[in-house]
Order: sequence, then C-alpha cells, then structure tokens
Amino acid sequence: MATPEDIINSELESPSVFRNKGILFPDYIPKRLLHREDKIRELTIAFKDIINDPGNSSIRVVIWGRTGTGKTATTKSFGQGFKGITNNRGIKTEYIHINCHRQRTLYLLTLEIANILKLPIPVRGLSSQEVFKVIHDYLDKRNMYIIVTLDEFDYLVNTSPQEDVYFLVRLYDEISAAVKRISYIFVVRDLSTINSLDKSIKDHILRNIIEFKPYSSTELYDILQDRVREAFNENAVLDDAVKFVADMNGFDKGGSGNARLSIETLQLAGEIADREKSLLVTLDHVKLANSKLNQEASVIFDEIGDLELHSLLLIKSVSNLSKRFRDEAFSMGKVEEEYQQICKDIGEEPRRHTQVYEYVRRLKLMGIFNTQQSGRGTRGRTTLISLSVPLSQEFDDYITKQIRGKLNTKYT
Ligand SMILES: Nc1ncnc2c1ncn2[C@@H]1O[C@H](COP(=O)(O)OP(=O)(O)OP(=O)(O)O)[C@@H](O)[C@H]1O
Repeated sequence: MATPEDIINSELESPSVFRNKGILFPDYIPKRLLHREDKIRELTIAFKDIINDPGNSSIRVVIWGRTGTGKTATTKSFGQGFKGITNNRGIKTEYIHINCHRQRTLYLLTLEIANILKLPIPVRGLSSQEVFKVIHDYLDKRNMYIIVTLDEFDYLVNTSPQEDVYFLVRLYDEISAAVKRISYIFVVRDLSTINSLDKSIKDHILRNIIEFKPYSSTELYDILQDRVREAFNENAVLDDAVKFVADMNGFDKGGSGNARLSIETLQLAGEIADREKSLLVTLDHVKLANSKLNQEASVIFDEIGDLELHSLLLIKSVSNLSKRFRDEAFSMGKVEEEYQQICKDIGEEPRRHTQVYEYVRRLKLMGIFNTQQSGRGTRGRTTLISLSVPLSQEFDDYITKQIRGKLNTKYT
C-alpha cells in the first residue's frame, strides 16, 4: 500500500500541461495587450503635454468599460511605459495606480500616494487636504510629475462624501500651485457614475473619455492564444479548445466580452487536464471548466425567469447596492429604500413592507438571496440580505432584461 509520502511524491512528479501557470493569474500584466494598442495611443495623446508643456495643465482622462475589458492592465502598462519614456527625456514622472476599493477613503488613498512616493507622513494629525499639500510641495521640490490612476473610482464616488470627490477632482481650485504636477486617470465600470456627480465636478473630468468595449470572439481568440504560448507547454492546448472559450465569451456571440473570465476558464481546463493526467487540454476540458464556472449561475438564471415583477425588482435592488458599494450584504431597510427608488423611477407602486418581507423570504427559500441576522449593534438586530451568486454584468443584464420583459407584457 502506498504511503502518503509515496502519493505526494508521485503527484508532484506527474507531468503538467502548464509551463508557467502564473502567466494566467489575474494580476499578471502581459507584455503585449492585443487589441488595446489604440487605447494606449489615445492615452499617449491625452498625456502628451506632460512632455510638451509640463506643468501647464492637470490632465484628466476617464476610462470606462465592463469588467474584464483590460482597463487595469492597459492603464498600468501605459503608465509604466510613459513613465520610462518621460524620464528618459529628462522629465521626472511617476505613475501611481490606486485601487479605490482597497484604499477606501480619500485619506487612505492620499496616504498610499505618499507611500508610493516614499514620502514619510506623520501618522496622525494631518487632514487629506494637508497631506496633498505635502505631496505637492515634495513634487515641486523634485520638479516631478505624477499620473494617478484611480481604479474602481465608482466605489469612491458611491461611498465617499461628495466634498472628498470634489476635492480630488478640483484639486487645483483647492490648493494653489503655479505648476500643475498631478494628473489623473479615472477608471469606472459605468459612465453613469460620473454622470451622477455634481455638474461642477463632472465638467472637470468629462473632457477625455475613452471607452473599452467588450472583446469580440476573434479578439479573445488572439488574447488567449498569446497567453497559451507562454503559460502552457507547446501544443498542449488544442486549437478548438481555445476557439470554444473565445466563442463562449465573445460579445458578438452573446457572451460578456470578458478577458478575465476567458483566461480563468483556460486555467481551470488546464487543471482538469492535469487531474486526469492528460497531456492535452481538449474541447471536453474547456467545456467542463466552462460549465463549472457557470453552473451556480445557470441554475439561478433558470429560476429567475419564472419570477414576478416585484421579486425581480428586489433582486435588482440588491444587485444595484452590491455594484455601488462593493459590499456583500445589506440591511432590509437599505434594500427597501433602493427598491422604492427603482419603483419610483419606473412608475410602479411599491409593495408594502410585510409583502416585501414575504418576497425576501421566498427568494431566500429559492436560494437566490442569502439572509442573516446582523450582530447586535447600537441600532439593534436587522436582517442582512445578499445575493447567493457572484454579481456579474451578465447577471445584472439578465435581471434588467427580465424586468423589461415583465413591464412590456404588463403595459401592452
Ligand atoms: N488586451 C488584452 N491582452 C491580454 N490580456 C488582457 C487584455 N485585456 C485584458 N486582459 C487580461 O484580462 C484580465 C482582466 O483584465 P483587467 O483586470 O485589466 O480588466 P478590467 O477592465 O480592469 O476589469 P475590472 O473592471 O473587473 O477591474 C487580466 O488578467 C488582463 O491581463
């Protein structure tokens, strides 16, 4: 009988389809960004004045597009490339990429900028505005420029006080500076986030807008093949397997156009092949990987098709809140508030509280909502509601489509 050590050794020695799996991980930035060359060009044109006329203006660009369309990868690649080239031309530039979901407040993101610049900031006592001033003085002293990307800017807009967003965006109205050293790239999933801002803020950012469209199947095919060459052994992935993933996800073929999901499917297919001790990743492996990734969602999708309008509106409410706040669970009160707002927007009479509670209970029984009691806080216990499937653009689109369908049949 084999000992655990024997089993471990034999598994460790068994061959793998992967040459370098890390190349498939979500934070890996590939050397080339196929089908985003024009976006890098557009960004260069927008930021050209940092080289041609440094300090004269603070440049602002908004990038928007669905999840997995390469916004993060492209801004990071552009930023690093632009920094290298400007520095070679004798203009000191730093690129700073901030994820607003990770650095959740103006204060935290300001500290992060200081941190990346290796600028010591006293732990206590300074406001965000003061830290910004310290940063600016430091840049002045070194005759330096920074491009700050605020990734997932939607999150900051939806969770921070308007005056914080206002301060960031209208920086040069708030701090006086002869030379403008800070420029921004705002990355959002949804342009309506920016449109929801106060006009005075909006006008400051909406001049340069770059849209990242979801990828088509041929674009995804090229992107995937490029990764396959580096991540897998030569000829380990069959061409029709790659084609299948590209077709499933291509926007033109009804998919979400999401490169991350496509790469994840290939990675899982490779892991399945390894488990089966297969030296090839075949069509069956990608099909299995694809259905595993979609399984949970598809069961729920089926059930949702049968729901009546107000249950759908409640799902939409939780989905909206999850998108806006990136949190998972929301109090009954908050969900009801969002639900009432949606009802108002579409001219529907909202159901009463007891009825809403009943819908929530049923959605929970169907496995669409999870509910739990909050801990005992100052305001007492409340029911927290979350979606039981990971929130995706497809899910949200599907709910919206179902709601539209119900409204159409109701009024025709
Ligand atoms: N054109 C491309 N070429 C190669 N890889 C790409 C390309 N576009 C996206 N990817 C890869 O797909 C994954 C998702 O891309 P990225 O994180 O940049 O998307 P995103 O638009 O920022 O998504 P989110 O809105 O969810 O943050 C990453 O692994 C990235 O390297």
